[in-house]
Amino acid sequence: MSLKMSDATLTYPDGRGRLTALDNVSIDVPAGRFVAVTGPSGSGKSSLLAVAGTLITPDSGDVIVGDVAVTGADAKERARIRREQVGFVFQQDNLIPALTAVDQLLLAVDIRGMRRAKHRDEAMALLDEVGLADSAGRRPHELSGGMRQRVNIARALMGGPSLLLVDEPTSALDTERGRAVVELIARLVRERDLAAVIVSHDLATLGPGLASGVDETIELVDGAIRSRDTHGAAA
Ligand SMILES: Nc1ncnc2c1ncn2[C@@H]1O[C@H](COP(=O)(O)OP(=O)(O)OP(=O)(O)O)[C@@H](O)[C@H]1O
Repeated sequence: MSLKMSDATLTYPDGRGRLTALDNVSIDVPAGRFVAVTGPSGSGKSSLLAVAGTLITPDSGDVIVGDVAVTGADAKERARIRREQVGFVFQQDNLIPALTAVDQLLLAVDIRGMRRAKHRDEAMALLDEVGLADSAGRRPHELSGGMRQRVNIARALMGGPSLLLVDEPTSALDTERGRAVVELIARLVRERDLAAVIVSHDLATLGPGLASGVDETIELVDGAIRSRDTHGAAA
């Protein structure tokens, strides 16, 4: 599964005119590729993720997730793609204070209407994959910021999505812990053959590209792609 965005343009109403949040953006993220999007505040990073994740339909251009042209799909079909194919990790850690780590993951299953018991093994395996097997019974206040973000990542992978979209996962972490989170995502991209896009205004946590496992870094300015860096590897 992959993400392909071609010439996506998105505008928002702005007073009497329109503000261009995305300006002819094209990105190609095949399975197993980890793309980072950076840029200053207001450059369109969150808009790009929202369009990639089928939450917003662009004014023009195409978005293809797997083999489905999302831009031509109706709301029901888009919701299905989102449910089955897309895992989101948001900036805030959105964990529910009263729930243990494993229950945070199972809640995602409840919301998707799947049977809980069947998914306990999957949840435990995912917590193990992100290094939290021993913390499955802990509540958010008993976990560090980095651990909470790992729970978020594990939760996004419940149900086996093929596209992982991550919004500023390191904003509440110091550089070292932030980089560990980026490296973890890179490992999961390889192991699970995910197509992944991470948004970050913080180049330091992305590290020197290849070293942290990022295949390509795209810089957005005023909604348009200003530069692409494949860190010395083939594009
Ligand atoms: N719902 C909305 N309605 C109107 N304008 C919006 C809306 N969402 C975003 N914008 C505007 O679109 C532009 C791009 O916003 P976006 O949130 O995508 O940028 P960003 O790079 O993610 O910013 P940040 O790093 O601050 O989160 C900004 O000028 C923003 O003010």
